[in-house]
Amino acid sequence: MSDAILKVEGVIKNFGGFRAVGGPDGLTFNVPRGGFLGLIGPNGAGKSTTFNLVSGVLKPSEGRVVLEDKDLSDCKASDIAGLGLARTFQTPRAFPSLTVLENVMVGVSHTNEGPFSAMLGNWRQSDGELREKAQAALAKVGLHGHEDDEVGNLSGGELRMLEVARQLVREPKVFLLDEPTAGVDPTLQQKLASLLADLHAAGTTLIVVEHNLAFLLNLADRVVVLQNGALLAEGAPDEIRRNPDVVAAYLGADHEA
Ligand SMILES: Nc1ncnc2c1ncn2[C@@H]1O[C@H](COP(=O)(O)OP(=O)(O)OP(=O)(O)O)[C@@H](O)[C@H]1O
Repeated sequence: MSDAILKVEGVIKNFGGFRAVGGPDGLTFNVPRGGFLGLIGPNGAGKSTTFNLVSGVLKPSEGRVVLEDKDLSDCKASDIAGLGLARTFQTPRAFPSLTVLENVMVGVSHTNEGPFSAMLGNWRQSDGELREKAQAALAKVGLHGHEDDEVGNLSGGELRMLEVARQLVREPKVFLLDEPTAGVDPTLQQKLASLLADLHAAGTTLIVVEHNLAFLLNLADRVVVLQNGALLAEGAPDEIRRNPDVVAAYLGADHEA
């Protein structure tokens, strides 16, 4: 595919003697620019490991990841972030000593000044533009009104949305979200669905790992299914819903996604 913004080419990841990603031939798939890819599969299929390989948290044992024609093999995670790729983690992370708003402001300012500088209050307090962007990002994830809250007072679902806002404020070209609806209440899930649809409409490339298939398959335009680290199926959501291999391995005969 010529207009692929991201290419995963024959990637294998071994942990000791265990192959977590790649299967016999290596994992290969492309993500078109502006596409919305759902990455699904049973527990332990290799979804989070694939995210770690794409975002540079882990290096492939074999194969390579290419972002906008740049081979990421020699790039650190921070370099890849600088190229416009953002991700959330399955377990949300936040700076406990900063307010909700400050946590989002750090999402942008840390690339220049370091989170420790931010924690000491040394960032440009006068940077009204950054503050406004952070406030807008919080509103988009349904956390308007929580700006001055301590992070410790947020629910698990709100913490997950805070992490989305922290990455959103960086205006990524490619945005990876790892199980964004886990522990999130229906109201915030609705906000998240609108946000993802808006980002998709605006041309952001999205890759989302999710066990909530009803949520994901309504939003994604393409789906990659992993099983035991290998590609089991790839196609449009409707094809995936009907694919007998996917139904047998993951969805189950009475699925409602
Ligand atoms: N650092 C590691 N060392 C050893 N094995 C690992 C490591 N990280 C992941 N694994 C193993 O690799 C396999 C894939 O794990 P991964 O977390 O990528 O799966 P997943 O599809 O994201 O699962 P889940 O849906 O449960 O989050 C699992 O068997 C896991 O135990």
